[in-house]
Amino acid sequence: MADSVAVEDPKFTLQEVLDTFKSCLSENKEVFLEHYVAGWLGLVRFMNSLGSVFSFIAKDAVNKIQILINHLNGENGAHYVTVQSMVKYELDNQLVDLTKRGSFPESGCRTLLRLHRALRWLELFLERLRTSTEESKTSVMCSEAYNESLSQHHAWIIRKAAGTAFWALPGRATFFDVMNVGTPEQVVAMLGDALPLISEVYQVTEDLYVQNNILDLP
Ligand SMILES: CCCCCCCCCCCCC/C=C/[C@@H](O)[C@H](COP(=O)(O)O)NC(=O)CCCCCCCCCCCCCCC
Repeated sequence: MADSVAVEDPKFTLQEVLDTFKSCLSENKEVFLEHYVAGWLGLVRFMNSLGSVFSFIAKDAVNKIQILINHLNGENGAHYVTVQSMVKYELDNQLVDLTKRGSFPESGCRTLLRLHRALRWLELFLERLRTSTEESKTSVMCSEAYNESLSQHHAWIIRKAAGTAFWALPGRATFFDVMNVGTPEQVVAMLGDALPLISEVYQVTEDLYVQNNILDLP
């Protein structure tokens, strides 16, 4: 994988991004970090194509993606092949701040946890999009999904900024166009295929974090 993150790509289609999440899971249900990160990069590209109001969100996501890429490409990269091996390696070697921020502000575990929480938002948002009608408002779907998930982990000021950005989301028709997947019916079908895969990646990660008691990393 390349060392730094390129966020411009004119030939974007959301299908490819969602396919990347498909390749995340190994046969024995481990999550490949390289594909997980690639999936997120695609999502960020998509978000960038929606306009600069979202750039503060994209920037934070890119920072986190970059931290994970650095781990993958670093001298201990072999331990970062899957999320499972990463968690084991970092916990076994005391490389994670467990209760308060300290020596390891860029641990893979705490960094991935932020993206993992955002993946739940994505799951809820895409499910709303999939079952929406022409009259549905993307801003409402987006903020409902956010309030049910990620917002619980955000300070007031971030919630406020996110809420403001949501109002700038394009309407459903434009949103579907930017996805570059085809007709609205094709978008809905694609979402129907992709959602179970995203849910599974989310659930496998969630179970791992529960088992290791690391869902609240600072
Ligand atoms: C398309 C609409 C985009 C809406 C995105 C909804 C998520 C809103 C998140 C607001 C985050 C604000 C930025 C700051 C976050 C950080 O404070 C916070 C905590 O980090 P820290 O513990 O290191 O301090 N960071 C996070 O929670 C990680 C946020 C990562 C957000 C990634 C969002 C990517 C969204 C991709 C959109 C793709 C939509 C595709 C739909 C077909």
